[in-house]
Amino acid sequence: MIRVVVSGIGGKMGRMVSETVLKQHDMKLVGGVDPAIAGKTLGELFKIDDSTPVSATIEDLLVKTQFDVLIDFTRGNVAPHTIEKTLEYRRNVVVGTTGIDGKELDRLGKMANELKVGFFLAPNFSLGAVLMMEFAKKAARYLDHAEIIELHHNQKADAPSGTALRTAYLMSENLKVFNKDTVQGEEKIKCALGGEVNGIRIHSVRLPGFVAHQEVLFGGVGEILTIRHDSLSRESFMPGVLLAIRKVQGLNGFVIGLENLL
Ligand SMILES: NC(=O)C1=CN([C@@H]2O[C@H](COP(=O)(O)OP(=O)(O)OC[C@H]3O[C@@H](n4cnc5c(N)ncnc54)[C@H](OP(=O)(O)O)[C@@H]3O)[C@@H](O)[C@H]2O)C=CC1
Ligand SMILES: O=C(O)C1=N[C@H](C(=O)O)C[C@H](O)C1
Repeated sequence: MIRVVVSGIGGKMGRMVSETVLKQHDMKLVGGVDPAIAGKTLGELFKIDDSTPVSATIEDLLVKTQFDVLIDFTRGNVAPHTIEKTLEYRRNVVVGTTGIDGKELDRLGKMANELKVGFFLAPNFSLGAVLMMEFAKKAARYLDHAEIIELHHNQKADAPSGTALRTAYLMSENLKVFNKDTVQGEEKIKCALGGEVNGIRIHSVRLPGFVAHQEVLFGGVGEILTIRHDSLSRESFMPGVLLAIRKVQGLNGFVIGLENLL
């Protein structure tokens, strides 16, 4: 039985991940962290018979709870502390949180490698999104003009999305600089042309109604290639999260990207 705890257990992803874990025969939800709902019980949150209270801090959870895997869906400025403390306790970590500072992530990855503790992070747990990124990476070998448009719900904390940044990073593995000969017109409104990663312009849309969507557009001579993915519900992330929970204990270090677990 894999004993699972969830950081951000009261959030949109934390709740759905917890409900999904509760339905698995080989997993047991044994605790969670979320300051705003600390003290509420798992029973109250998920309508089950369980009086375990939600912790206010990761430190409180670590001293009170025996577990095998911590799942983090919080905020980019919160997750690093949780990951560090959990690794110090030699417990496996699965992270979906985006917006984590790159240098922080490198440092935590090295820590996991040195301690030989499983630390898995996926900017996107949906299978379709992973394929979209793989296809975009492949297209980048042949087409050197590209832009990314990502569209999300308006509660999202970070922009651009972790998926957009990961896509740009993977594309850049096949081509160092995009849009070299683009003549950029004057931006009459600041940021109208988007932000840039290795020349790839990224545009973020935030509107109620969206869940998580992305288009990678490649421009060629007289042609456009559009690679699009739509997460229509957060259920799309659940199979990937379950796969990571089942595999993280065998990792002995840091791994990024769901494609590396498939
Ligand atoms: N990798 C993937 O496939 C996916 C990644 N994500 C990412 O997951 C993250 C969470 O997304 P989402 O669930 O929509 O966001 P939510 O805002 O709904 O959830 C985040 C939760 O974390 C809580 N929180 C704040 N501080 C702490 C803390 N110190 N310890 C524990 N919990 C804390 C928040 O509480 P409060 O609201 O009171 O601050 C909130 O309940 C984001 O970074 C998002 O980009 C989302 C979907 C898929
Ligand atoms: O905040 C979200 O909702 C999502 N965040 C991740 C990201 O930043 O890429 C994954 C997915 O896009 C949903």
